[in-house]
Amino acid sequence: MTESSSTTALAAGSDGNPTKIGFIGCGTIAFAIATGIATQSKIKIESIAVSKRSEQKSKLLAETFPDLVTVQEENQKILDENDLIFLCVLPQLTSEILKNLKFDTKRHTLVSLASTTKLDDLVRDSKLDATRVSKMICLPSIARHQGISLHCCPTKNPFLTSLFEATGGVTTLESESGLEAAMMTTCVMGPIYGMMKHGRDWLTQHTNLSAAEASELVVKQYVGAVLEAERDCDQPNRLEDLVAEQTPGGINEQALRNMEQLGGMETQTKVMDAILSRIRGESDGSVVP
Ligand SMILES: NC(=O)C1=CN([C@@H]2O[C@H](COP(=O)(O)OP(=O)(O)OC[C@H]3O[C@@H](n4cnc5c(N)ncnc54)[C@H](OP(=O)(O)O)[C@@H]3O)[C@@H](O)[C@H]2O)C=CC1
Repeated sequence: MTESSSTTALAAGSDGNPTKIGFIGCGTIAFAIATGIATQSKIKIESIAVSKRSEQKSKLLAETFPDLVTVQEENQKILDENDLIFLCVLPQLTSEILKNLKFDTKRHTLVSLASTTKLDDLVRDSKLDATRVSKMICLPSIARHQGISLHCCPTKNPFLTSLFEATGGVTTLESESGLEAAMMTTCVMGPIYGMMKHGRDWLTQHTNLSAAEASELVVKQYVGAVLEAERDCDQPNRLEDLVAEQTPGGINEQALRNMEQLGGMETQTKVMDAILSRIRGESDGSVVP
């Protein structure tokens, strides 16, 4: 899925496809992406090399996928022996790490997970051509091929699109500011979990259900609603249709209307605007009540 156009997927293993993959940094997100890539079967990958850091995670990856994953001590060795490099370190470290590495400008493709590091800085510090540098955002659920990755700004990189499709799906953004706005979707967990907990607490006050029973009830109702919404979710009017199919005059229709009348949607907009401004480095993300 792209902002405006679709790309054609190249067959795996086509000439020039970077099927030797290296990870600089092997923390939470590198572990998840490496697991997602190692367990997908659509794209043939020759090898995956991960940084020894963090040792517990890199060791586990090598033990789990002994035919595919090796552990390297040095970042430069990861570059020297691989073509597609995922940079999975904290944003404040990207510049220093990249400046100390020597990329092959004809061979390497760099994908950075450091969300707040700008593309221009990645290009400057890696000395790679801008067409070889992109940013990706995903959640740890990529390990199970769940969720959807965000990717920008590919100068048409069908291989990366195919790889990310194979690990759960990808939305391709054609501008860095579009990527920043789309990142809003990666922070739905906090509000949803908070609403579930609030619903659970309300339920235990109004019923004889235990906290465990109320938790299960609330979470499973959310799961049912979300799975229903997932069906045909690539259709442009799916959300309008879901809202419209609530029984006229029924309690779901009324609950939504009440939410709107009490300013729930304005609150949601304010929250999204504030988070976007934090993502863009324009504020600390707080809202003024
Ligand atoms: N966690 C998530 O869900 C997501 C994270 N991201 C982004 O991905 C990046 C990594 O996040 P996350 O995986 O959570 O962070 P972690 O802290 O789990 O991982 C960071 C990794 O970087 C390693 N590291 C530190 N310094 C170096 C170095 N000089 N050379 C090589 N490796 C080094 C650390 O090793 P050691 O432990 O040995 O210090 C660790 O393995 C961040 O920029 C984050 O914003 C993006 C999307 C989602």
